[in-house]
Amino acid sequence: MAISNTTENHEKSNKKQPIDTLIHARWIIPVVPEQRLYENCSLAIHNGKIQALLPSTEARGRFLAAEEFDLDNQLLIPGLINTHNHAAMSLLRGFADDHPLMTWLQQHIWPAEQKWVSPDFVTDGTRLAMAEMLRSGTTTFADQYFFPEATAAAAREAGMRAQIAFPVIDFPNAWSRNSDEAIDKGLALRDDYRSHTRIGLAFAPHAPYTVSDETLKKIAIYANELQMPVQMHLHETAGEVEEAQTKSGERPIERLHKLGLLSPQMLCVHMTALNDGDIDLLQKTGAHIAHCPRSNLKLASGFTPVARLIDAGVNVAIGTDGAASNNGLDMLQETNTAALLAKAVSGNAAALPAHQALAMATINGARALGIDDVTGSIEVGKAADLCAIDLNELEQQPLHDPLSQLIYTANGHHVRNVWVAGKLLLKDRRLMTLNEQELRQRAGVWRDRIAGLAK
Ligand SMILES: CSC[C@H]1O[C@@H](n2cnc3c(O)ncnc32)[C@H](O)[C@@H]1O
Ligand SMILES: [Zn+2]
Repeated sequence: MAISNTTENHEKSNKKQPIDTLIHARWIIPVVPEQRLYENCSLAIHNGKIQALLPSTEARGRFLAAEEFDLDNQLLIPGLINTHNHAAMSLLRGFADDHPLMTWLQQHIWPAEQKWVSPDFVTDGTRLAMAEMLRSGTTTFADQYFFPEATAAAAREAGMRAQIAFPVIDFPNAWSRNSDEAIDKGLALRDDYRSHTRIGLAFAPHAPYTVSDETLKKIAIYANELQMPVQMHLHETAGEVEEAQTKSGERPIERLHKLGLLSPQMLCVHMTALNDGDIDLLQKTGAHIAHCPRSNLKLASGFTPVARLIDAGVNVAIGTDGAASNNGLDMLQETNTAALLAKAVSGNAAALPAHQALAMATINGARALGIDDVTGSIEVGKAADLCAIDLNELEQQPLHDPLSQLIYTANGHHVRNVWVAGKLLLKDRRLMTLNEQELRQRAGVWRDRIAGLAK
């Protein structure tokens, strides 16, 4: 990437408009408007926001930027939005593989979390996860984990955009003794971040099998009054749905509807076992879906009927889930899996074409988190949350179609530069706000602790 400081240019001309940053890209896919590919165009950025998108020849004549970037063989897209993560679980990557969901959770993950999860664990794990996310093009993540104050602080310091969904579970855990305490602590954290531009708070009732009706009703009332988003694991497996029906005669999604939780503020995570009535409810209420294809595949949880949901008009976004069930946080890989799986599940090779898959990873994610006025597309007035992908590698030749290459060929390793709110957080694959050496060292400390090699 060629970078030039334009102080010299400033002296040559005082007619140009001074701005913070100019990015000249070989290709730009803005996502909104749909199905556009701009060639040799530039973005003008000021105060963290996109000021103009225009041909590079015009941009060079019109703006005088403090910093200028030439992305010669790179495709610029909106930063990717990971709508469901447990970032700190990066420290449990590869800790318990090849189990189905409930065995994985009850026999491996929950005992390990009970023993190891602390504010330090969450800080170190979240930093490691953010390094991986930034290096694979993610600019925004929604997170659901214990000690959300540690996650929020780590995201704030690293410069990422984040929705911190604080966990609400009825039983005692490392962070809260009960759901009332979780709600109190979560709302206090929301107050702390009330005026923050990159960090927002949401409710995360964990799942239908860990949260009572009484708690869910409270969350529905608060969420509605405070206009706060909610996210919840839901219909993750057919077993979860069957068990609920046997116990209560209701499907979990019907129960949430009855309790007042289904609305455009609701993000339903997983949603594999769906009948026509469930899809109807999602469509009618405007609730969103966080589709986590790789976690669903690895835990053998089931298949989300993505093509049917999109046909019904339901907003489907993408999430990686935690690195302990994926085992990575690469949104390009996740989106590729989503595209291929949608075709296989529907038996239709035309299902989820590349442009729709990219929309799922960007603007649909922003809608699902309620922040589509801020991010999710490259539009004037939105935050400069951007991801530049190198399309010059041999494995990407010949280049017939940049969008095809992005969805069907590229992965996170091809991401070269990332900006959040106009700030460069990944520069030629180097992290600008996180220390790689330190992350490796802390990951090693936790590996030794968890393996019982050190205290
Ligand atoms: C209350 S913090 C989040 C809680 O969720 C657990 N978790 C991680 N992945 C999943 C999943 O796919 N389904 C259900 N629960 C999951 C995580 O380990 C924490 O305990
Ligand atoms: Zn999850």
